[in-house]
Amino acid sequence: MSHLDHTPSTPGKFKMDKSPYSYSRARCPSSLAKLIFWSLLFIGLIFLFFYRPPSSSTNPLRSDRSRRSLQISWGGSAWEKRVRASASSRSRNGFSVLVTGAAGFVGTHVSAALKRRGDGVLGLDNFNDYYDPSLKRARQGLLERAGVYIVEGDINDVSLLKKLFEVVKFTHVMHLAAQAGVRYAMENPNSYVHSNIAGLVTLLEVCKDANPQPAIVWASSSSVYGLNTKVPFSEQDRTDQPASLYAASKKAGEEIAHTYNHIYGLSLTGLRFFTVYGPWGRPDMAYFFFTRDILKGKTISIFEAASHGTVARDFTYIDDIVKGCLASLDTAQKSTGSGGKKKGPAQLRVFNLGNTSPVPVTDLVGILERLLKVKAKKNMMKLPRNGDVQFTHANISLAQRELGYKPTTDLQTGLRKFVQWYLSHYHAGGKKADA
Ligand SMILES: O=C(O)[C@H]1O[C@H](OP(=O)(O)OP(=O)(O)OC[C@H]2O[C@@H](n3ccc(=O)[nH]c3=O)[C@H](O)[C@@H]2O)[C@H](O)[C@@H](O)[C@@H]1O
Repeated sequence: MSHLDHTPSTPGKFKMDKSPYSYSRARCPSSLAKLIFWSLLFIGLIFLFFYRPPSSSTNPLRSDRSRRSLQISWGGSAWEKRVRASASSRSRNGFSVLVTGAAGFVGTHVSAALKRRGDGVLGLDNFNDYYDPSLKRARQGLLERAGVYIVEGDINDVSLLKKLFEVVKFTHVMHLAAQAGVRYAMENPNSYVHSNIAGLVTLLEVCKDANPQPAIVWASSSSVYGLNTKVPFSEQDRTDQPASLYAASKKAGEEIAHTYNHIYGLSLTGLRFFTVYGPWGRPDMAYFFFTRDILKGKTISIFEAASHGTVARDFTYIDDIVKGCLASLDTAQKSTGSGGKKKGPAQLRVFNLGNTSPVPVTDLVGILERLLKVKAKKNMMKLPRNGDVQFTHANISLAQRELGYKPTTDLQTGLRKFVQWYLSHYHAGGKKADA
């Protein structure tokens, strides 16, 4: 029996050719036809083996562009010299901080602030294209002028991380690299697993082996409070009902932090950021794309809860968040392990960094309209079931007590600074660039 006799005959999927001609050709092939047939089959199998169809929904790094950016080489004495220079502090007891996600919104501001006060800062960023990478490049330019070098690479790259720890004895890691955004988690769930879970574990593995082990401060999120209804949200509240995979990945991060603290003596501080906004912000966030769309005359969708219920956020200005990050680094105790072994109990903390003053999204739009002097075209719509929660509100008393954290910027003031930046960045001299 020829192998062709086993061909499935599913109707519509594969049509059998029942002609006597093809039947006899299949049963009695000439040796040349046989050779051609087997060669084609062989080539086909090789092609199937090596070819992987591109898929943006399963590929965590999203595109060729982002993958290409990771192929940039590192290493060599000139590179090591640059890494060392960027990471060395001005004073003898200054910090040497590895900032992951340094080309991101919070990463750029924190890196610049650390450098300004004399600490050594080395950035790490994969420059992926979750949002316009040219904004990340512009932030990189800012940091370069301030003396901060950003190494281009991914937190999942173990050999790169090991190399960095070989070249520099980092005292601290400010871990801000993450897949951000609540709603995008339904589009590309794997990117959250790749960055927020696998990436965190890879980084902590390298940190626990480092000698000395650094103290780690990292970005968790207000979204871990999920569907909680008791306000304001306090660190003691339950965090076991996340509303998005993003929130679940940050909650997982908090549990992973507990494990590394418990087993290896790593000092870990998680910061639950509450909707951080400001100049050099993220274009995927509502205040940013509302500004862009209002200026373009495009309709914006404003979410409301059932029965026209208010949707509100505890919007927190970037400068307040930076102060909270620096205070966390300053109060972080040393890790206690060495050579991958715990030597004693180490510090494990979680803080809310919010503004304690929730503002309805409709009010945010009103402020933007006044600042931009343009009336928004609004479409009120029901809060979609895509991971958004109805409100957030931080209790910050723990951060106040332990970090001296005290936010001072209200939404009106913060948005004025954002709009000033936005107009100068995208519309300076009448030039209209796309955000
Ligand atoms: O605080 C946090 O933990 C999170 O804050 C933001 O998430 P979110 O608060 O949802 O911020 P936006 O996406 O800017 O949304 C702000 C508000 O605008 C609303 N919105 C959003 C989009 C839209 O088209 N219309 C609209 O009314 C949202 O429901 C939300 O109430 C960030 O995107 C997350 O990465 C971060 O971790």
